[in-house]
Amino acid sequence: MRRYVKKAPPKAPRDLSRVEETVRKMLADIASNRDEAVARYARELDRWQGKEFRVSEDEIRKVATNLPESFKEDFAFCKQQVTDFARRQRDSMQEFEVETQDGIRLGQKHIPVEAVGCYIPGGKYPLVSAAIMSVGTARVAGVGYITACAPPRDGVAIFPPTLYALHASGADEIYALGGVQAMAAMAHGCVGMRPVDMITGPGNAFVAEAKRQLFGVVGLDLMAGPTEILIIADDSADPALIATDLLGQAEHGPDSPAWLVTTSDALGKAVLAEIEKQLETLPTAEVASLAWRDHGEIVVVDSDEEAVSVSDEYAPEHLEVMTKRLDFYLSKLRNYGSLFLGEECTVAYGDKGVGTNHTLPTGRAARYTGGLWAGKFIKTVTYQHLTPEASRRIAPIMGRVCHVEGMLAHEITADVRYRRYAPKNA
Ligand SMILES: NC(=O)c1ccc[n+]([C@@H]2O[C@H](COP(=O)([O-])OP(=O)(O)OC[C@H]3O[C@@H](n4cnc5c(N)ncnc54)[C@H](O)[C@@H]3O)[C@@H](O)[C@H]2O)c1
Ligand SMILES: [Zn+2]
Repeated sequence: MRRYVKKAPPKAPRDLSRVEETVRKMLADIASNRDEAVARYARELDRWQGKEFRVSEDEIRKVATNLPESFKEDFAFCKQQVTDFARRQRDSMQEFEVETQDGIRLGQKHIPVEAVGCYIPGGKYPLVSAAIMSVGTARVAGVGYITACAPPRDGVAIFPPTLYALHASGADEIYALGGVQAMAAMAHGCVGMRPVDMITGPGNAFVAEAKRQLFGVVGLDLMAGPTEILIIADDSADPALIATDLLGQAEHGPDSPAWLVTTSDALGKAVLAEIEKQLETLPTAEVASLAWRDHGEIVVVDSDEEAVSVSDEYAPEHLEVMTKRLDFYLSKLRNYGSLFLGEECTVAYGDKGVGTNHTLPTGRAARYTGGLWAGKFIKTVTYQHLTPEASRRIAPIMGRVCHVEGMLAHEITADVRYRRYAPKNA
């Protein structure tokens, strides 16, 4: 039976419908008024004062010259790790052709999406790492053309390290544009962009909702909204380290949940006390304390099995396990975006560049999808090829199924093949 050392207050459904409504109006406005509406929202929401949204080659060169070498080296390390792992994942996708029966050849092929729009969040923190995660991965997947958008920080330009990261990750065009207006511009091809086939990247509640509503106009990677962390811990874990890791993610934004599921009541209480203590000195406590107050939870359970089932119900984006039984959890857990086994690793490693992708499912989307990877940019398609003998052999079966369904024109397409491929000497 689960017990709560701390439970999050119930969320107001009003807030969600307000986001939905705001985004719906903005998308309709942009679909009909295009560039004018995009520019208007950029001015209103991001204090845009620039002329061209598209960042010029000149600006990119200037930024690259001015950034310190140490940053470029750190960036190169992260990019190497993420793209190496992405390449291994891509190579794990197999094309094949199989002869399932005499003369029936069926095959699977992989074709990258042609044009992709990558969103790099930057409202609260300019996420440098998100450039590698989206653009770098799309490049590894073989995407033909990559448009990237990141919000202008000061109303004029993209945060220089993010701009550098976008260029170095392989973006073909970069625009200083944020939020809903960026998602819509990429989908519809506004302000000089080429309309993309798919939009990708994490973002706040407005960005995630814009993606959801644009689905159909374009394809999506996954629902990657406000960050979440869940930690499963037993009495062997260090309460101070757990508190640090929970707050480490709560700093993302006031809507970022942090949950602890533990088999130890004493540990649960110790973590609660630690969080309050650490919030007193945490530099970003202003945001993290709101997130913890409104979305933080500490759940005590009776067994490791119950910890697994509670965690699977929450289906967290990030899941850290700090228990004596790491292998048990690795084999039993089913719903999560990315798993961090043991206290030696932490979500920040995954966020910034240990190698696994940081764009991950939130809002319980981990029940049905994993995170961003090369495969999200690659279409698995199929083909078939039959000999005349095989075609004649299966034509009557296919024809009868058509007939049962009342699809008579379908049936004729099978019948004509049956006659067409009759043996010549018959
Ligand atoms: N799930 C993941 O994989 C993942 C990874 C990294 C970051 N994140 C999340 O990304 C988010 C980044 O959020 P952010 O806000 O810092 O940056 P953001 O770039 O996602 O959003 C900033 C934009 O929001 C728009 N906006 C702000 N207020 C608005 C309003 N009232 N109406 C309409 N539009 C509005 C503005 O246009 C602005 O450009 C965080 O919530 C973080 O948790 C998720
Ligand atoms: Zn994070």
